[in-house]
Amino acid sequence: MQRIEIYDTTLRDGAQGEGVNFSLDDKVLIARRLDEVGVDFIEGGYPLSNPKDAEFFQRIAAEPLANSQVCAFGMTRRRGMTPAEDPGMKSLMDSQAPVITIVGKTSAFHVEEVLRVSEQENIDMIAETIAYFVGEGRRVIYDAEHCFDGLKLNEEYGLKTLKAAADAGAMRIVMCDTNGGTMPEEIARYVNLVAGAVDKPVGIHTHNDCELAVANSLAGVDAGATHVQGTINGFGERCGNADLISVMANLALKKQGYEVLGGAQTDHLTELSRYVYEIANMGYRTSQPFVGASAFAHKGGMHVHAVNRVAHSYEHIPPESVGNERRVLVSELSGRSNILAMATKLNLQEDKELMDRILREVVELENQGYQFEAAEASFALLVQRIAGTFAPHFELVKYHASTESRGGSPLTEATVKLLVDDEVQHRVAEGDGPINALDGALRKALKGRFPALQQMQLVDYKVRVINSEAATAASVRVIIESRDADGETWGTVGVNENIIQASWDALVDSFEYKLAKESRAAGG
Ligand SMILES: CC(=O)SCCNC(=O)CCNC(=O)[C@H](O)C(C)(C)COP(=O)(O)OP(=O)(O)OC[C@H]1O[C@@H](n2cnc3c(N)ncnc32)[C@H](O)[C@@H]1OP(=O)(O)O
Ligand SMILES: CC(=O)C(=O)O
Repeated sequence: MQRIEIYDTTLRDGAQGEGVNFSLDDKVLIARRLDEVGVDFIEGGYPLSNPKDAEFFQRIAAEPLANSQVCAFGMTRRRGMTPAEDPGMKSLMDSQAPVITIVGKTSAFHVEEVLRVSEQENIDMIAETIAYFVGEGRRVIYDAEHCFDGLKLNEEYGLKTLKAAADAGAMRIVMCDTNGGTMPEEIARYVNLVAGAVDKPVGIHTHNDCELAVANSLAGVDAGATHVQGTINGFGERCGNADLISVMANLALKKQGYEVLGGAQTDHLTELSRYVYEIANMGYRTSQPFVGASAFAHKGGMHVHAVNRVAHSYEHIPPESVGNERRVLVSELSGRSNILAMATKLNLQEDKELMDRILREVVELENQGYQFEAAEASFALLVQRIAGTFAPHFELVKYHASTESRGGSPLTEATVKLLVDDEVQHRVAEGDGPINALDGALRKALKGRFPALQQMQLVDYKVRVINSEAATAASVRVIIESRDADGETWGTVGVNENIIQASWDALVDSFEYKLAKESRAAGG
């Protein structure tokens, strides 16, 4: 088994992605999670760049990681000064990080046009910077920026820069496809060349501008790289970096002869991916390979039919091997097998006539604008209504929602009148808008009888106009996502010409789903 080192740069290159912004606490939490997972190196940031990154290293130094080596990132010394005079070097030294990652120029074009120093001065900058940190007892990883572009332009010069870094004591020579424009066969050719030319282990760092970052990382490994740099979920500058989730899953599960994370299981990858999204306060990418919610979601009727018979007929790996789960979606593309899969989940008898009725109803409702893919909870309630097993927990007598403005901020108020166990509950609530006010009034009306409702919250609300060509008669589809205290999320849907009614229907389904869950938990 060839062991492949995993170097995570979510906290540095990942933070260079548009829309990604970590607080100091976020960075520490992610570092600790990556440490638990056992990634080999965690690049914590660029201490010269901002006080938050500098402070990150102080926090980690005070409470060191158990498994991973922490790396501080910086560039080679500035032109015309010694490393000891350069404030960037001082900040790296002050970080106390045991590993210093130094980025330097490989491309003669960048040396001349961007850095504007002589080719020899650039080589001196690389060699002196690395030698300085090695002399101070630090281990150095060298990130060769624009490595592939540089070698293509002037192979002799590019190789000289890499050898200078290796000779100065860098422990890894990492070949960066900084602009993300290199093809896999070029990656393979140059990694092979460099692995034979320098006497240090070679690494690969790729960007996703051609949607090839993961493929290029794997091509680099096959050509001799033993160290892969990337980010969780592929966050990063422009189109992002290689997604380490996919890199690790491919190396551990799909390719032969490689070992990552000390041979540990990969069944925590879905949890790790979602943890980082949560900390970054970003929505999950549903189509993300291996760990996305759609990665093992089956929609086409023929697919579901086959998966019901043999799971791997439409799956390249078992979803559990990466901690993900199989899902069956219900839509107009469904056959009886999709419905059967859901009915089995709900413990309903296999009944061909019932399945056909449900299928007909789904096709009819989708025709009206319903969509159940993101509203599995509404679908589950629909199945129970058709099967005659649905017992509502409350009945609507009436609701009312109004918004009033007298020139200032609008005020919204809602009242709901319900029958709960034959008792009338009539409640009023204010809110930021009509749906928020209706949600508040509904909770007030139900909380005495169903205290568990306090554990759930509405986390997303989406509205879509669905037949806009019909002008004023257009319907709207409302999808509400709710989350329980145990982390379970569920979607519900409502469709109506009136947005308040569509929202009310989705809201009621959400409450009914939670109450049905509570009844099941109580053995009801
Ligand atoms: C490929 C990568 O992702 S590399 C990492 C990129 N990440 C970042 O840039 C994020 C953090 N960066 C920062 O906070 C800032 O850019 C700093 C603090 C590093 C530098 O800020 P400033 O001193 O204001 O410089 P600025 O960002 O405008 O320009 C970069 C300077 O570094 C020089 N430089 C660039 N690369 C190198 C290098 N490898 N070695 C030495 N100097 C370099 C440039 O020539 C320029 O100096 P100049 O203005 O004297 O020509
Ligand atoms: C070092 C780095 O982030 C790059 O070259 O892309």
